[in-house]
Amino acid sequence: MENAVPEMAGHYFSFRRRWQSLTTWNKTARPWWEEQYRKWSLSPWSEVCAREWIAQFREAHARRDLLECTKLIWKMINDIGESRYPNGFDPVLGPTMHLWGCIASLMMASIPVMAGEVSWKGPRPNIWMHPSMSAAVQWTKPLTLHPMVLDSYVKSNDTKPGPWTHPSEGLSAFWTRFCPMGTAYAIPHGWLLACYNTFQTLWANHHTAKVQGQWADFNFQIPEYDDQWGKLTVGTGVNVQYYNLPVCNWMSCHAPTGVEAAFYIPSPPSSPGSNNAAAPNWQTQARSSTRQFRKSASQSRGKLLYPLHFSTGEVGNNMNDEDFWVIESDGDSGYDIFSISELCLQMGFPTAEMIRRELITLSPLGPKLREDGHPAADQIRGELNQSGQKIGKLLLPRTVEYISEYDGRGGMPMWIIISTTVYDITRFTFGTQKEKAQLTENLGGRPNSLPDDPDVYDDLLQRLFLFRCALFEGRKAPKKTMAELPPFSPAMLSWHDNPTSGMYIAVDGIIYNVANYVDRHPGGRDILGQALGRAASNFHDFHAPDTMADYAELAVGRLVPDIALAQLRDHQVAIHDWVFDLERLDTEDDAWVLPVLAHLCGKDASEAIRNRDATADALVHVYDRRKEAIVAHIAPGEVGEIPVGEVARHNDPHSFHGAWVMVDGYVFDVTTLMLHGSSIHGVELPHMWAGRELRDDRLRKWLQEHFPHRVIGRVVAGEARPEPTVEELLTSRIETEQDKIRDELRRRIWGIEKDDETCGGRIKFCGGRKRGCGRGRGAAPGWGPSKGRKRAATDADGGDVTRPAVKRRG
Ligand code: HEM
Repeated sequence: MENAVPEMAGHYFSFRRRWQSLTTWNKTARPWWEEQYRKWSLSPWSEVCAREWIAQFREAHARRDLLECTKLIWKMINDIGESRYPNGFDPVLGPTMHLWGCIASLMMASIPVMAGEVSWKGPRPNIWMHPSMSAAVQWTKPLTLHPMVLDSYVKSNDTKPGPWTHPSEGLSAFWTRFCPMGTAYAIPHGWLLACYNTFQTLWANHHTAKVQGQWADFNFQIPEYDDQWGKLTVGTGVNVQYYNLPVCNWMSCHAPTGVEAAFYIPSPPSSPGSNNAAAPNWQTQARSSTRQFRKSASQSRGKLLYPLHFSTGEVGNNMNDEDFWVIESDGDSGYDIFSISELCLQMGFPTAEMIRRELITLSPLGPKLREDGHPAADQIRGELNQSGQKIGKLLLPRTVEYISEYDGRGGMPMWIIISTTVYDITRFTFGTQKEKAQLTENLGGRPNSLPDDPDVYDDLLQRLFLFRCALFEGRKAPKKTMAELPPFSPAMLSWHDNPTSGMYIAVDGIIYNVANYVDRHPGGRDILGQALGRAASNFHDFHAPDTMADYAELAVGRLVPDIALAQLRDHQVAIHDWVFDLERLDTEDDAWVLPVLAHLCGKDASEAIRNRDATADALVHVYDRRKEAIVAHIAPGEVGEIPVGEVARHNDPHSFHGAWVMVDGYVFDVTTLMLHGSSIHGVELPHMWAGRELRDDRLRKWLQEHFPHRVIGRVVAGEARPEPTVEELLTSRIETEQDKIRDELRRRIWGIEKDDETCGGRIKFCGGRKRGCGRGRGAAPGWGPSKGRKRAATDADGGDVTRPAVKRRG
């Protein structure tokens, strides 16, 4: 295997040799090296072994080598956790330990769900040691592999005891660890972002696949070493200042700078144990608050002590026949908002269409009256300045530097940032002393801690709504080249149509995350809501051809089409449902791959990648490192059949099963539509329909027209299959997996082939490498063949243990 971590290729060893050899050590260079070394050694990059394991995991994952993956996960959790960081609360090293825990959870969520325990005694594989430890240490502790979820780990983290039965539980465990890291610990930003990206991919995978026992993509990229990651001064103790600014308060439902607003919801939805019902529905809240305050504003115009503020997106929502809002410079540095519909009606412009065409120019901040001497526009402006009723003021985007000056000192107002909104709390009436302490903790920036209880948090935001004064202009994410953008299939994209999973829109094949943009969209925020989760085909009807050139930092992926296997071209090869175009490979670096893969061109190579030969190496190389060569996705086959009893079970959008409805013989998964429908898509899908035939004609039409991708099967008569129990999982496909692991372990450790050494139907093992009956001594308990259990004939990533009746593939 190629060494993904340069240190393993010898650079690091030579570095250490130089470090130790004082005679050759250049005295002038040494202080510099010392500082650099210390900084590096406190960072996650210094855990060379962990980095190597991550790299190895990626390779094993591409091969679908479950045994190897499980072992590596085990190492990530146990070896790293216990041996390196005896005290997890160590302020400097503790955070890194948490990071490994997070990455291990992601790894677990990317392999098929398994349960049960496999143990073996023997020398542990030689692991690469941390510089602080002796490389010669031999590990003799018994190694207990708990495939998939490593019971003890889960228990110790208070997530859910027992083996996991769905990959989203892995994500949930990840989340529990990950969220506090931004606030409590200092982790270099690159690592957090890598975790976040992988989480996003896994989440999308588990939405589309929705099947246990399947592999999901693991795209974790070890970030490049960032020597600016921490500033270090050693004085009386260790005083470390970290660059972890963009990851504050994720736990408190805050969209951090440059990171998706999917994080408004603190734990992944639909995962057991997470309280989705209580998650703040920020859009509904914002809309109802807007309505409420517009009403109160119209009742008490001129009497308001405090001007109402609206975002560009909210102004843009009001460009219709009933009400047409415009922004006008207030002569200072801000903008006032006026409604011009009545004036326009009097002047002979009755429709929004006419107003838009004749009187308005659309600026990035919102609709403005023309400024080129148009007589009607000038007349309206004059009227507005003389007697126009102001609706409110415009929320302007402000940078963190700008906001930091409003810290309440020297008579300055007190501003705080919550998610993407800035509030002026100078005149805010605090509910409690605790609330006051929380909000004023970090004036001129983000409050450090906000209520964890979603109800309390919602209530706080409602009360703060009146005090909105600006939008927080987050740091722009770096622009990515087309090759760096991860591929999305249409199905993966379609699930990103809500704040829970992400608010994505594809324009010209590029997928943009508009979560932080909806409030700034000059065309209004509602119209973006209608285009979420799909390609905006009518985008060019409203925009100049080069509009998106200014929004490259919003790009999060590229859309690739679904094709059938039969459509593969001669220079394409399909691996795990992704179609790679071999013509896009690098002619120099990948030259060796082409001849090796020649015989697989135009074919599905998913099986061949499991072998341990040159073909598999080439496939792993392509799958793992050449994602930019992906040009298509293999379309899921005909939807399968779902018994009506099974549909009935999916009757609550907040539950683990989610919400399905039946329409004209087809089953639609409407979980997120029920959760966010009214706020995002403008149509409310009442919960009462969950698990039933949808009998409302308007809603039926709406679903069929706009959400055909949410069809997951055809309805047939029949009862729901009983929920599989852990025992059942163990006795079916899962057992096959475990048997494979056991067989492989036997082969590797004792050199025993499957059918060897049977004594009266039971397999016995010797402790050492020598073959023999081994009756008694060294026998590994519990390793005999299963007692009368049936072995399912499914393959490694085949069967669907939750919904066997639903076949995604034809
Ligand atoms: C994907 C991110 C999007 C961005 C960055 C974006 C940006 C903009 C900008 C800058 C404008 C101002 C007009 C201009 O300069 O051309 C605008 C207007 C508008 N946008 Fe978007 N837009 C996006 C998506 C969409 C989508 C998906 C739709 C709906 C299909 C849409 C509908 C509109 C409408 C109706 C207007 C007003 C056009 C007019 O009245 O002339 N936008 N948008």
